[in-house]
Formats: sequence, structure tokens, C-alpha cells
Amino acid sequence: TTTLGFQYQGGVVLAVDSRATGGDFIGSQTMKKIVEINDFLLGTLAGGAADCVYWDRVLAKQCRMYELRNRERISVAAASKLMANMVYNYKGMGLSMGMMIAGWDKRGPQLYYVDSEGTRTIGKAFSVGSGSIFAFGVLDSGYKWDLTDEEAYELGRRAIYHATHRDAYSGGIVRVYHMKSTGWIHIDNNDCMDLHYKYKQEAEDEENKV
Ligand SMILES: CC1=C(C(=O)N[C@H](C)C(=O)N[C@@H](Cc2c[nH]c3ccccc23)C(=O)N[C@@H](CC2CCCCC2)C(=O)[C@H](C)CO)Cc2ccccc21
Repeated sequence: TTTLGFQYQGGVVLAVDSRATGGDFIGSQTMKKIVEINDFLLGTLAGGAADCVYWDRVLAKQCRMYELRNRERISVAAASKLMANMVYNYKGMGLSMGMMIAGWDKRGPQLYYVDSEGTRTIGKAFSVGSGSIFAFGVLDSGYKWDLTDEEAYELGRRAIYHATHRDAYSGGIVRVYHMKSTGWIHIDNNDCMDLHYKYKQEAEDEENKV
């Protein structure tokens, strides 16, 4: 798996692949690794598939219960803390989950990393999963705060594509979401093979320019 999240002038962009593996067997090429918790909260999933899918659903329920009890949306900080505290109760029992929580609340756009070891941290950019080293290579070389929305989407797409190209445990569809002040929007899905030939053609066109 390769998941990526970064904050820039336009909010937070999330980009992920869609492969699930069992050993060297590919269980699925169409998994959803960006989960919609509510209109202003997104999560990304990496690690044990069942752990991720299960605990994401528990978090979504807890966030909804908070809204009903308090008549206001839960903050990004509180949602990420809920998840961190829930999985911390199982520390050392074999859970494997590395997730990001992206959202926009009264404090503006925020991005948290939470994992089953007990880490919860706020930051401007994270990449989680077996392909994260490849994604960081592209992200670090192309990131700046002042990216336009289109540049940010393309940076996320390219970073995940390069991870799917080099990491055997990443692949399938590259999914991109954008967390804005008005909530999240789903930008697009691209099969990583289509991106491969698109980028190959672009590189050849660039080479052939005088
Ligand atoms: C195909 C599939 C599942 C599957 O392939 N399960 C295997 C056992 C699994 O958990 N795979 C992990 C890798 C893995 C296997 N054993 C482990 C023990 C500990 C930690 C990781 C693993 C995976 O694909 N992980 C993905 C993220 C998943 C994909 C599915 C959606 C939720 C996030 C990745 O992190 C990359 C592929 C790298 O492993 C589980 C599942 C639930 C619901 C619907 C479909 C599936």
C-alpha cells in the first residue's frame, strides 16, 4: 500500500493506491483506502486490511454519536484522538494500522497520522505504507506550499503512480481527494497503467522537443 497526504495553500490533498495483498498474492486491485468519515473528515488506510476496515467503521460511528450528542461536528484533533485511544487499548496484541485523518474544522485544515503503535501526530505531509519511500521521493522533489489545486492533484497522482511502479505491494487505481473549507471532493481515479503510458508519452514528447 501507498498512501499520501499533504497540506498546501488550497487545503489538504490525499492520494492512495487500491491494492490488497495476502503475501505475494494480490487479493484486490480495487480497494477503497480513502474512507469518508463525514463531509469534513477523511481517513486513509494502510496495514492489516481487516484491522483498518474494522476500526475505520468504529471511528465513523463514534464521530456520528459525537455529532448527535453535541449538535456539532467533531474536531479533527478529537476524531484522531478517539482512534489513537481506541487502538492503544490493543497495543502489543497484533493490530497493524497506519492511518491519516484529514479534515477541516474551526481550526482550519489539518492532517494527523495515527497508528496502532500509539503514535498520533499532526503534520504537513505524511506517506504511509510499503510504497511510502517512493512516494516521498516524488513528493519531496515537487512540494511547495503555493501549489495550485491542479498542481497539487498532479503531484499526489505522480507520487502514488511512482510507488505503484516500484512497490510490488502497491498498484491498481490511483485515487485523489481534496479537503477544502467546504468539505471534501473526490478529484479522480486513474488506473496506474493508464498513468504509466501517459507519463511515458509525456517524457518522450519532452525528449523530442527541439
Ligand atoms: C482482499 C481483502 C483483504 C486482504 O487482502 N487481507 C490481507 C490478509 C491483508 O490484510 N492484506 C494487507 C497486507 C497484510 C497482510 N497481512 C498483514 C498483516 C499485518 C499488516 C498487513 C498485512 C493489505 O493488503 N494491506 C494494504 C492496506 C489495506 C488494503 C485493503 C483495504 C484496507 C487497507 C496495504 O497496506 C498494502 C497492500 C501493503 O500491505 C482483507 C479484506 C477485507 C475486506 C475486503 C477485501 C479484503
